[in-house]
Amino acid sequence: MRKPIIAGNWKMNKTPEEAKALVTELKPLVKDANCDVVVCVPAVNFAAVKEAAKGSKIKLGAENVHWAKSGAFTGELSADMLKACGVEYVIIGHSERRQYFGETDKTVNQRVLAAVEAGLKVIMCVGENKEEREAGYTDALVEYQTLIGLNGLTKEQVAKIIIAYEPVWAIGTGLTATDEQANETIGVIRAAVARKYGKGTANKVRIQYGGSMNPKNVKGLMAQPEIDGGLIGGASLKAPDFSQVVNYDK
Ligand SMILES: O=C[C@H](O)COP(=O)(O)O
Repeated sequence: MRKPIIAGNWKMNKTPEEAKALVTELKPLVKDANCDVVVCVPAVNFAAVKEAAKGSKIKLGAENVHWAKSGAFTGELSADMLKACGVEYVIIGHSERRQYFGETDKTVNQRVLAAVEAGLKVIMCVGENKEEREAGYTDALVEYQTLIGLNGLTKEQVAKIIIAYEPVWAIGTGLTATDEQANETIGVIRAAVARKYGKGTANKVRIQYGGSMNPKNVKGLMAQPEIDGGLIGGASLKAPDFSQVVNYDK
C-alpha cells in the first residue's frame, strides 16, 4: 500500500510574512492528515516555513535544484544548500521550468541524480501539452520523460521517487483531466517503470496527479487505483482550500 502524498507548489508566490501566516493557519487544519503533507516554496520562504511548520506534519520542499555541487551558476541553488535549509523534498522538471527556463529531459535527469545523491526526496514532473494529447503522443511522451528522468538510478532509488503527472493543458486553467484519463496515463507511467525496473519497484513508486486539483475534484481523483496524491498549485495558496485537499479522505 502506497502512502498518499499531497504537495503544494506555491510557484512564485508569498513573502516570508505571508508564508508564516499561511503555514500557521494550515498547521491545525492538517494535524489529522492520513497522507504526507508537503509545501514546496520559493527559497526566500524556507526559514519562515520551517519555523512555522515546527511540530506539525508539514514538510518543506523546494521548487528546483541545480545538479552541480557549487560553481558559476548565477541564481541557482545546490542540493546541499537546500538540505542545509531543512528542505526535504524538491520538485524537478515542472512544465513551467520546461516552458520558460529551458529545462530538458537531460537536465531533469541531472537534477534528479544530484538531488537523490544529496538525500532529497524528488517529485519529478512529466506531462503532455494539448497538441501532444490531441495528436495521440501522450503515452509515448510520458514514458520517455519518465525513463530519461530516472536514468542512472538504482531500483531502490527509483522506488523512493515521487512522479507527478501534470497534463500541461490542465495546469492553472481550471480544466482537469477526468479521473479516468488521469488514472490511465498514470498507469502508463507505472507500466514503463515496471518494464525497466520491475513490477515490485513500480508498485512502490508514488505517482501524483497535478492540474487544477482542488477540494471539488480531489475525492474522485484519489479514488482512482493508480493515483497516489496530488501536486497542487492554486489550491495550495489558501489554508482552507489546501487543507480540504489534504483531508480528502474525511
Ligand atoms: O505544480 C502544480 C501544478 O502546476 C498544478 O497547478 P494548478 O493546481 O494551479 O493547476
